Amino acid sequence: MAHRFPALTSEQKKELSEIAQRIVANGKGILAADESVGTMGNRLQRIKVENTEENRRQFREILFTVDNSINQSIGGVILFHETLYQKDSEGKLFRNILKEKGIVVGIKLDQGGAPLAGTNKETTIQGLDGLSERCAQYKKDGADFGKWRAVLRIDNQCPSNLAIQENANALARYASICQQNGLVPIVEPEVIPDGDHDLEHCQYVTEKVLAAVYKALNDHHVYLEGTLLKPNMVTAGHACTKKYTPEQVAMATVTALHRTVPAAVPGICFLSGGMSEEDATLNLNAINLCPLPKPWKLSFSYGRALQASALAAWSGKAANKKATQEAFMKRALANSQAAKGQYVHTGASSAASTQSLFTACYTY
Ligand SMILES: O=P(O)(O)OC[C@@]1(O)O[C@H](CO)[C@@H](O)[C@@H]1O
Repeated sequence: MAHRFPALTSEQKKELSEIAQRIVANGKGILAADESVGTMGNRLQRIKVENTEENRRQFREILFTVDNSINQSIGGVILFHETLYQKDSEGKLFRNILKEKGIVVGIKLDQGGAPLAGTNKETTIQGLDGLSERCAQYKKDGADFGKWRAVLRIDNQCPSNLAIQENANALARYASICQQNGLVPIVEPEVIPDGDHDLEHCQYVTEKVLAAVYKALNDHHVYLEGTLLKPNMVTAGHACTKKYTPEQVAMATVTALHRTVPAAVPGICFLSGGMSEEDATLNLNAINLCPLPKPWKLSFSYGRALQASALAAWSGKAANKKATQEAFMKRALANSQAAKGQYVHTGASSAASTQSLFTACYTY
């Protein structure tokens, strides 16, 4: 029997599923350029550039004004509030520059962690109060999808059942509110890579987390065809001494997804989680070659793994614009090939592309 109180009209569903499919069509993925002011400050500090609004704007202008052919690899860009309202040096809104390239504009909606008392320093994510009004305004201002990142950690007694349930419920509530306002929710339950656990343990935890998330999404009547999932790949902890091949990572990752993510979800766009640019690409390629059923598009929504060599090439100097755009384009293209299982690594890797981008307890 059909549900008596439908959450969405058929027109709303059509719009949501079309947006979601556009973002991940033909090997496209997402540029996660939604670093908050603080997170961007950490990135800029590494290249010895001051964290001012103008410097953040300048770097993002260089990324967004890259050649139009970027639209073959990037289907969506996630922005932070500040960036949604910023303009290029000629006075054109970034969001219009992206839209003219055929790229879907997204917005970060979560507002940071809050402690869950009585747990081993676990958190839930804030931002549900007033979320519907914020979504309605962002939709008017050109956004078509949202992002909410929940953070789960593997440690002694972690993640607790409380943290899993609480974050799953917040993600589902956020997803429902997004859809009511015409935004496709990107659902991001990140199991962060801190710790010395092995691949098998990460797979076990990732399956528990994803199973809870899809139960909550169902409880909240979220229309799965109009969502995208942004999970961690299943990897060993950063401090694990045993090393695994991309094929082992791929098998563990696709197994976990196959057991927990319904086929109605159109796309799964992985976060890069501190992997080097090259590892993030090689793992995504192996995931797409993994010989298990894969009913969803398997693509990327990388922050660090799409921007590290571009940031290093820029180093805060306008004269480095061309080199910055080339570095960004190179990673975007490589990841788009990997999203089709067609990436072949050729030539020498730059130092920036093989450097680990891990930040301990990346919870902000
Ligand atoms: O792990 P990555 O690929 O660098 O970034 C993933 C991400 O969700 O985490 C960041 C912090 O919230 C966001 O800027 C970004 O969207």
